[in-house]
Amino acid sequence: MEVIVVKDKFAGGKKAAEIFKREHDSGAKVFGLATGGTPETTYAELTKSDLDFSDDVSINLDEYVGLGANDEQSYHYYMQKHLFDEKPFKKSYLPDGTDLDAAKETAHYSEIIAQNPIDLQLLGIGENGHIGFNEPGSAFDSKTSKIHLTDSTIKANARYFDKPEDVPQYAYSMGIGEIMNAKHILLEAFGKNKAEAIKAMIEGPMTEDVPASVLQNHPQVTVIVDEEAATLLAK
Ligand SMILES: O=P(O)(O)OC[C@H]1O[C@](O)(CO)[C@@H](O)[C@@H]1O
Repeated sequence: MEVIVVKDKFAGGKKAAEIFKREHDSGAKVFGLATGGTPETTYAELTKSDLDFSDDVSINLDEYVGLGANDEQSYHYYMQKHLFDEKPFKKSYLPDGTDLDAAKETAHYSEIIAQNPIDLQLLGIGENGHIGFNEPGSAFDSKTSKIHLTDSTIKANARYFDKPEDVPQYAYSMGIGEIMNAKHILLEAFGKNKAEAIKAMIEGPMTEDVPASVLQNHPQVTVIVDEEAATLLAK
């Protein structure tokens, strides 16, 4: 695991965009994408760059169950606004939050992931160590599933909604086993509220209680953290 400490999220976004460019130049064709506050500076850099994804495929990690693409809180809407409007891909996949048949939608999404092996997977990390929406206790070999969000995640994501009660309770998320199949994983974390999760991910035991700790077992992981998220790491 390579850990790169940067000054702040803006320097982190620049570093991550450099890694996207390097992978793209080396022939990467399938990009796994994330949402949330963390990747916003990365998408801002990619948007300004000369990278052209029009021959590539993107596969997002997750979507809230019940939200459609026109809903401003949906991850479809987020991706359109932060990246795809400026940098369209040949094909972009996200789970369909409006399909309430969970067995059908999750099997379909797993099939898409199996058919499009991910070259570079961008990840954030939850304050409780989740990756994608795979909450503590998720199996390390899990496939796409419908996840019941924890109170901690609902609280953390409530900032995007008018009231905490509006945050959906469920999401469809790519599974940990599917994330681990990506060739190269790039995880970003910015801010002091991520410091404990980052310490547990890098220095703690590998345990399903901290989903991100599974990355200790992946052959190519790059972690970009700002100084605040790195504060608890051993020097
Ligand atoms: O970047 P944020 O907003 O802190 O969220 C952390 C993680 O939790 C999620 O919101 C849930 O998947 C991710 O999109 C993100 O990587």
